[in-house]
Amino acid sequence: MRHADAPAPGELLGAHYGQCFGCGGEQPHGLHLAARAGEGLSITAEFTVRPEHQGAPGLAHGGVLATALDETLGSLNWLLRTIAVTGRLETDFVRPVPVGTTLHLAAEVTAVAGRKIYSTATGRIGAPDGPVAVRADALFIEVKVDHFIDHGREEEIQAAMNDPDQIRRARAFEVNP
Ligand SMILES: CCCCC/C=C\C/C=C\C/C=C\C/C=C\CCCC(=O)SCCNC(=O)CCNC(=O)[C@H](O)C(C)(C)COP(=O)(O)OP(=O)(O)OC[C@H]1O[C@@H](n2cnc3c(N)ncnc32)[C@H](O)[C@@H]1OP(=O)(O)O
Repeated sequence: MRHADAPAPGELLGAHYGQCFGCGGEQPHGLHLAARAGEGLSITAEFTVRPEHQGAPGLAHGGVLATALDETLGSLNWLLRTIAVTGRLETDFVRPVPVGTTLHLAAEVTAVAGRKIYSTATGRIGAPDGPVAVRADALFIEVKVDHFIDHGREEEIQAAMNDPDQIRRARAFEVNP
């Protein structure tokens, strides 16, 4: 179920962490993926492939495209107001994606069973109805905030805890660090 306090359809979600490689604004080589809440349990997102994302000359690296899918699927957490991490990500690469392309991503939750959240995503070239370039099916697993505190490197955890913006973002997931 979409959480009663989830962002409204059309609302831009912003980054869950400024240093995130997928969505963070403070990460110079990151994807700077911008996600927006959709209807129900759906999300749309855009990501423009830059030269630093290449795998072959002029083409996006497959791992970067998988990151874009992972990040979009992870953004569904905002609608569930649940903290969940990727357990499994199965990716189909259907078409090569040239540098300069804006990838239009769409993701939705397909099922929830206990801590397991199943979801699916597509990435289309150039427009929301453009040709499909990538697809993914994922399983996210709900975790407590302790997952990050127990496993993250001390200096980044402390910096996050001392950052009022990060505390505000964490509260969007009903976390009280
Ligand atoms: C102070 C700092 C605060 C910062 C945080 C604040 C706010 C941010 C919050 C949220 C973020 C919001 C948006 C995020 C957006 C995008 C981010 C991208 C997402 C990622 O990029 S995130 C990084 C990559 N990710 C990992 O780093 C995970 C490493 N991993 C583990 O940490 C463990 O592996 C874990 C926790 C996954 C599970 O461990 P566990 O011990 O808790 O649970 P367990 O193993 O019992 O699994 C429970 C049930 O899931 C099934 N299951 C598990 N794994 C499976 C698999 N692979 N395939 C099939 N089924 C699987 C089991 O079979 C069982 O199923 P059943 O219940 O039916 O038996």
